[in-house]
Amino acid sequence: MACFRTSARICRQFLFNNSSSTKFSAVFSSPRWMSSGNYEYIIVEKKGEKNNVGFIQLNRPKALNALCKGLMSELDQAVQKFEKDDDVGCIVLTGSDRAFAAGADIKEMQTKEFSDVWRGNFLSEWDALSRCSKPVIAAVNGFALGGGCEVAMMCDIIYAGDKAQFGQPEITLGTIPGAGGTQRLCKAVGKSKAMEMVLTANRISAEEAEKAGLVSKVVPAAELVNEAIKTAEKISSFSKIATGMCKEAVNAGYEMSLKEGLHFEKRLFHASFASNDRREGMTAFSEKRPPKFTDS
Ligand SMILES: C=CC(=O)SCCNC(=O)CCNC(=O)[C@H](O)C(C)(C)COP(=O)(O)OP(=O)(O)OC[C@H]1O[C@@H](n2cnc3c(N)ncnc32)[C@H](O)[C@@H]1OP(=O)(O)O
Repeated sequence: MACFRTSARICRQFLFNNSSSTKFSAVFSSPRWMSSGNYEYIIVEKKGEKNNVGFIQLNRPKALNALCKGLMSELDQAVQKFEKDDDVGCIVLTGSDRAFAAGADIKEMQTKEFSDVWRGNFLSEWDALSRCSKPVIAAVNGFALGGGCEVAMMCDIIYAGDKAQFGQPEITLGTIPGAGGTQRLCKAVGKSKAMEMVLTANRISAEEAEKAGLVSKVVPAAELVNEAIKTAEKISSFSKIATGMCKEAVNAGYEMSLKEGLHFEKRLFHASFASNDRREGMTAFSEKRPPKFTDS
């Protein structure tokens, strides 16, 4: 075991000293991955050089990661676990090369009655990601359809592989999006494009999604996860108080009027002056050294 650790350290050292290898660094950087636990439908690990990125991979390949009840419940548990983990500063959520997720599980929904979904408030339990206070990056390869597209939109940042496809095909099933697919899509791509997508079930490519504003970056599919992890490592290196405030300010501003949003942002900015990390960040700048944030 000692020998393995030493080799891992030397290997890491080599990768970090070699500038052309940066794209490999994020995945090979830590041998201290968390075990995947007792999950059936997802893989849960910690990644990054400092083990500070929460990594969740949807893992129901035969059903193209269709979002069944069990999968969504496990996703909720994993997000809550990372929420409570003081080392984790950012979460990456991904699927497989073929599918991020092909939507809510149609076979599971097929026999449900109106009374079941109404009285059980079906899909209300899906909002774990939206409630997470830590930034979440969706790394989308392949299909992100229906609930899959909605789950990606619940994340704070979407990175897409160049073959990704986004769509809301619920109309073909005689229903409509039920987890934010109309409103979030409308806010992301504008009313006309959203209307076209939900009424025709037409999918948009990663490139179109980037142009329309749904995703922040398109990268070659094979590099997607590493790219997302690198960004997550960067976010995790900052003060968790400040990243939490940023997330809250952007999300609140998105819902509020400009005047309310500006006021809310200013008050959070003022509040950041109560943190040790704000003092440390500014002191470090003045002393020309890297800051040492303590998340306090
Ligand atoms: C919130 C509401 C919703 O999300 S409603 C669901 C919205 N999503 C959809 O309507 C997409 C449904 N899936 C498809 O249209 C296609 O599967 C595809 C275009 C994503 C891929 O087509 P392809 O021909 O490449 O694969 P298969 O259709 O053969 O699929 C493989 C395997 O996965 C099962 N599957 C796919 N999507 C779902 C789903 N949403 N729910 C349950 N199962 C799904 C599909 O049935 C196949 O399994 P098999 O055992 O072979 O039947």
